[in-house]
Amino acid sequence: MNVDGVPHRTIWLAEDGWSVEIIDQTKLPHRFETLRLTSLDQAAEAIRSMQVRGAPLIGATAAYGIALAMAEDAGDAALKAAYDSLLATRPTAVNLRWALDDLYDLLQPLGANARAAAAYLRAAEICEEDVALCRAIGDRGLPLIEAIAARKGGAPVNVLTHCNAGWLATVDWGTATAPIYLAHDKGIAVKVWVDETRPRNQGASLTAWELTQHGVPHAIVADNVGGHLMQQGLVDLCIVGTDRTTRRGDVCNKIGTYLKALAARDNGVPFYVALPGPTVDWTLEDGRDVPIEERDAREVTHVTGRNEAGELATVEISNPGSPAANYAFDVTPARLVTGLITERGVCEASAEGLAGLYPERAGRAEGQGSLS
Ligand SMILES: CSC[C@@H](O)[C@@H](O)C(=O)COP(=O)(O)O
Repeated sequence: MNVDGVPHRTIWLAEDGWSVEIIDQTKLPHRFETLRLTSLDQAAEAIRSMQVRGAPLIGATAAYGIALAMAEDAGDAALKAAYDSLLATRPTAVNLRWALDDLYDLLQPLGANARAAAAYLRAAEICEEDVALCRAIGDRGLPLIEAIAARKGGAPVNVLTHCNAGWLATVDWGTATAPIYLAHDKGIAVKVWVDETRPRNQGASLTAWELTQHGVPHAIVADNVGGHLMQQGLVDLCIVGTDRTTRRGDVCNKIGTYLKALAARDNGVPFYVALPGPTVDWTLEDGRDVPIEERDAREVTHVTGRNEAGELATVEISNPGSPAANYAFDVTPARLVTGLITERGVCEASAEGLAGLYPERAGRAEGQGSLS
């Protein structure tokens, strides 16, 4: 995707051939800043502090985190410690465990002197694969938008999305946004309703920023507006991402997704979830078993933005001293999901639907985790 017209990814190997560069997403939309990661600890901190975030990008960063660790010490103990330290950064997005298991299974049988090179190679491959997966999700999802556009005779297709499942959440393209970008590039009129996504406002800050960069018409709405828009016939389609989808199609995604799915069902609005294969947790059936991250209450009680002097400032917005709870994700049961848009096609959100697309995974539901 482009930033001020210049093609960018969210993570890349630096010119020195060993350190890793990322876009610091905590500074967006007000400042576009990149950061250089030179150690395992910095990679772990980038994930923990959400300088990088979004399930696929968390996985890609973790893969490079292992590579950075191996560049320093490629012994067995260091490999295990790197795995454990990265796995502990964020609990919900299963792509983190997927990437770590992938690297661990590859590196563990190798001699220590071969591990660093193999880790860098595999981390780069994971990034390339993510770009291809997301592009394929776009191709698979595009017909859904095209069909609505044909029915509407050229009037804009109104898509509602929640949080940021855009290119900033992946290496490029995004998941939920990939069909939208392809539709826009094809000349189909699209308008995106962007849920602000409290408390961290990934919609208002990140999705709105990247849609602006790509020239896609959109409007930010407060989180509570979606139901009203759907009642008024102003939403043709919802597309969201997911941090972990169980093998029966229960969808864990950013907090508030479930309420949008309920409103969509009540109003007959199709509710699609876009995801790459590594976001399916084949070890879990029931979405209620997904670990839900609880973050610092300060994210609820305070907001950071730009003041009139153009400086970033954090202000308290709630009653001083009142406790706050900050659940970062919720689960939408499969029955509320119209379909899953994957790189292999669109399927029903069900065990049968996912097994039909991923027969090689569904056959061995248990045992995804190498160390977990
Ligand atoms: C393509 S990313 C899908 C999800 O990771 C996304 O919707 C989301 O919930 C991101 O949460 P975040 O807490 O910002 O990492």
